[in-house]
Amino acid sequence: MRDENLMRTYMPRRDAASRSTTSTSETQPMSRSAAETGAPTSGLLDSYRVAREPYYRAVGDEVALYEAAYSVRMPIMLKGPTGCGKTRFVEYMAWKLGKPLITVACNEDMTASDLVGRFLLDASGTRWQDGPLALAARHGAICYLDEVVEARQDTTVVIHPLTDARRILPLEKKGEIIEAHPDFQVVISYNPGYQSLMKDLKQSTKQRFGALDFNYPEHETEAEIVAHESGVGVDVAKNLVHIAERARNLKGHGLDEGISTRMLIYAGSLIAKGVAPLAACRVALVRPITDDPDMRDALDSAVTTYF
Ligand SMILES: Nc1ncnc2c1ncn2[C@@H]1O[C@H](COP(=O)(O)OP(=O)(O)OP(=O)(O)O)[C@@H](O)[C@H]1O
Repeated sequence: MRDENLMRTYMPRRDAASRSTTSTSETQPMSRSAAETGAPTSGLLDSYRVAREPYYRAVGDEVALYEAAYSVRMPIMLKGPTGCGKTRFVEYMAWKLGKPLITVACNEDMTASDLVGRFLLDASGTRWQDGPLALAARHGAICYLDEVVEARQDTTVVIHPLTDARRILPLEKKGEIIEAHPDFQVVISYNPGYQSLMKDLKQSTKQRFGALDFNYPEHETEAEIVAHESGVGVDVAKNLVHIAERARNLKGHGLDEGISTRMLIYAGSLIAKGVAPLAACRVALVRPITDDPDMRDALDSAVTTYF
């Protein structure tokens, strides 16, 4: 599963002989290119298809809501803390809907060209290379912008014309306007806990999206997920979830974030490999989230309560 995920994360094809250039950035007359209505998604995106059904344990009505949103091509924002299942959900939905999924891990160095595309110089001259957003819009994929708030606001605004009624992407450097393929949709993830006044999405961005709230699942469901993903028995998984619940109560009282479902799966995977539960929990749950000695002691004692 992990290798397949990596493959679906957008990797620009930039060989050694190619380098990006902005020399063609003079304004050019814009031509419009439209995807044929109802056209099947291009074979170009085959490597972005989710080959096998991802394991996803629904926790509410999120699957039906997403399907309804996709049917009207509403851009969707998945809101929730790190490691609670947002990425797994979008992978599952892409598989269920039979659409390719292009994932972009956003960061503050990302430019609009990284999303839209750029001219490259190689031995045979100058050629245009679509960025992940242009690729998805042109050929009809779901484009998942993970942690979009990490990108600068001047980068984020390139999604605006694609996420309102226009559904177009102007490629200014190329002089082309892509009219989005009928299957195209934008999905972004957003962790409300990380936001500050300095780093947040503009209202004009937020108001282009419908939002689905995610959180850590309730006890039994989370234990079921941890057991399934890590290979430990449900009783061990339940104990791991108890420890996480203790830690989550400390959020804002010395911990910035609680222990995520992902961390519980790491701990469970170590235990399933034969690591003693105490050591596994220290490595996978306690040490990564805090350096504060008192907090470590508090969490270690929560671990010893259950193992
Ligand atoms: N409802 C669920 N069904 C199945 N697996 C889940 C579910 N929720 C969480 N998981 C498991 O937890 C792991 C972490 O979830 P995921 O990577 O989707 O988190 P995320 O919310 O996208 O985190 P981040 O914001 O850091 O990208 C997944 O790899 C999966 O194993």
